[in-house]
Amino acid sequence: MERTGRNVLVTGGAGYIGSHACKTLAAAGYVPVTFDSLVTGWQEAVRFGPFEPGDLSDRARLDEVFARWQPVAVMHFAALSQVGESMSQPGRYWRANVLGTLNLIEAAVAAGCRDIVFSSTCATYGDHDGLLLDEDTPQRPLNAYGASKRAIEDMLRDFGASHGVNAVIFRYFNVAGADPDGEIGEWHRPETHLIPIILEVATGQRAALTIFGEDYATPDGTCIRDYIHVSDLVDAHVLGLRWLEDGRGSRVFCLGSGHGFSVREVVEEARRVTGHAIPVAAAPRRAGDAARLVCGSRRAVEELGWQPQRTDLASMIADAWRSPRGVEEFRLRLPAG
Ligand SMILES: NC(=O)c1ccc[n+]([C@@H]2O[C@H](COP(=O)([O-])OP(=O)(O)OC[C@H]3O[C@@H](n4cnc5c(N)ncnc54)[C@H](O)[C@@H]3O)[C@@H](O)[C@H]2O)c1
Ligand SMILES: O=c1ccn([C@@H]2O[C@H](COP(=O)(O)OP(=O)(O)O[C@H]3O[C@H](CO)[C@@H](O)[C@H](O)[C@H]3O)[C@@H](O)[C@H]2O)c(=O)[nH]1
Repeated sequence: MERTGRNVLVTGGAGYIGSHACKTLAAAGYVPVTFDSLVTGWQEAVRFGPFEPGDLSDRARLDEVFARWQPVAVMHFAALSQVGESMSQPGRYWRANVLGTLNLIEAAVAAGCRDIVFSSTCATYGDHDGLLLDEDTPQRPLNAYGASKRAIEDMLRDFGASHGVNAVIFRYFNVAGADPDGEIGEWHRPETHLIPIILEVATGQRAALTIFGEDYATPDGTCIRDYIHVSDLVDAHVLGLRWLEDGRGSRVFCLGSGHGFSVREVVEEARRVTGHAIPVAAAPRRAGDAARLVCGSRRAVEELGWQPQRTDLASMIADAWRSPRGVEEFRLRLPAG
């Protein structure tokens, strides 16, 4: 067994949110052991603990990694997570997310590791006529990605009843920004997320932002989302981990800022922050998009003692703007040797 502190198995630790979580876990005294297939992540982003390459579909590999590190808990970020893609390739989403997580839970249980922090999403809710969303809002996903995450939530509840699995389920709203120290950032190839794409337009890597739908029932016709800073989000994860270590049991928490911004408002804010024009072009709706997803819950603040620090959209965009915005730029910024 390799154990230098309290080992936490971080699936998806080479991805955007997972790499930020590894940095915060290491700072909090844990050893974040990244398990990642690199399907959408980057080995360069694994900087804060050991790397165990592997895919969630490979049960034998999972067993090996649990035996080697004997983690006290799992933080489960690994997933396919694009709303639009999930509508054209639902099989990939059900297989990778649902079957992959089933393997992970069974491997964890077999290894005697019963505490799991899980990345769920507000994409499990679907449209609710403009209502603010909280932990009790019915989940009626509009896309295969959200449906796969809802299924995993159900799976965790079933394994809780049968095998004593304790799950802190975080339903994130739209995660944005980057490590304020500028060490790591958000890089996807191809990029599909709104703010990184807007920043690619600002730097001239793309000609214009394509706005998917301007005929939604929102004030300016574009979709509204609630943006949460990735650093605040991962802080909540450490609190969630402690909640489980304290034996407080399974619980669902929404993580959002409580403020909704339309696509057009995000573009306006990015124009202010970057000083660039950011041209836009209209396009039809993207399949699977809800009109409005905004958090109305304070449970994480009240029960976990979560205190988000970077809640304004401008600081999220500014941190993303300053961060390495691509693996090539990140490689250039790495210290020599
Ligand atoms: N970004 C957001 O706004 C947001 C919002 C809500 C929920 N989430 C959830 O947070 C988690 C992390 O999202 P992200 O934005 O960092 O995505 P990401 O694509 O940057 O990271 C996902 C990581 O998981 C790895 N991975 C994927 N499938 C795997 C598999 N089968 N086996 C091993 N590794 C695998 C990828 O290589 C990648 O490193 C996901 O579960 C996502 O659904 C994200
Ligand atoms: O080029 C683009 C990209 C996005 N959008 C719109 O911008 C909004 C935000 O899109 P995106 O950044 O792709 O985020 P979501 O589709 O909302 O999904 C993110 O946020 C979800 C929670 O809401 C998570 O579960 C997902 O994993 C994560 O990808 C949506 O209305 C999109 O239609 C555009 O108009 N043009």
